[in-house]
Amino acid sequence: MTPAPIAVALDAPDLETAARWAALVTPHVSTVKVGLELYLRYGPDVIASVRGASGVQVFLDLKLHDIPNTVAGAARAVGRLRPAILTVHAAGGPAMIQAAVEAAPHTMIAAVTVLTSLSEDDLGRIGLAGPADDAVRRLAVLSVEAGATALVCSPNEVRAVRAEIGTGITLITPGVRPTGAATQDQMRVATPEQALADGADLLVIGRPITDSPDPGAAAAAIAASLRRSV
Ligand SMILES: O=c1ccn([C@@H]2O[C@H](COP(=O)(O)O)[C@@H](O)[C@H]2O)c(=O)[nH]1
Repeated sequence: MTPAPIAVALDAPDLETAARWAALVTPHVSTVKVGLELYLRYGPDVIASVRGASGVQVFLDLKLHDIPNTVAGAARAVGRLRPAILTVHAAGGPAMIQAAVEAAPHTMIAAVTVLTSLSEDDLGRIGLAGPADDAVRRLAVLSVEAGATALVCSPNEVRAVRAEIGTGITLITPGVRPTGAATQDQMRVATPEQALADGADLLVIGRPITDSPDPGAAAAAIAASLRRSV
């Protein structure tokens, strides 16, 4: 069976736990995601550990955000590890995004538009007042023009972003919660089925899978529900 278009966020406190989660979910999902918690503790070794024997695609979610020269150096350094996807913050601007794209030619650079943990009230407080859609679409266009081939946004903005940028750009959505699951610190959320129906290419799902007593079964259940929904 084809693995579901899900990136499981391996936000684990230690490498053993992350590797165990990765081994349990990889029969069911296309991708595992390494974020700041694991990478800052273990560095480059973490990639091989979670890739394991399965050779699953690894998404390195470091959300780089600095001046272009510094981001180019960081993207070059981690590009050598050949992650399939690397994130940068779209708010770093077009020169910074372009620098990352050029420095890591074998990795898909995904620009994070507006964090899914931000509500519209939060956006007003950081000077981005207005519907989240507006800021997300603005940052999406800027990122694609700078060379990003993937974008991160909430499932609620997928339709608007797709309408703005057309096909050919990978849309990645965190803020995904199965019906009835706690939203926790995520503010702009939708179900996996809704995110896929609206046109997301890759769904990032962490705690609804990894907090389960059986992460493998939780991933399999979401994958099966996605298959039923298409
Ligand atoms: O806007 C963003 C960008 C990245 N993330 C990351 O996705 C996962 C979500 O985990 P859950 O446990 O499913 O909430 C996490 O690693 C974030 O760093 C995001 O949530 N929003």
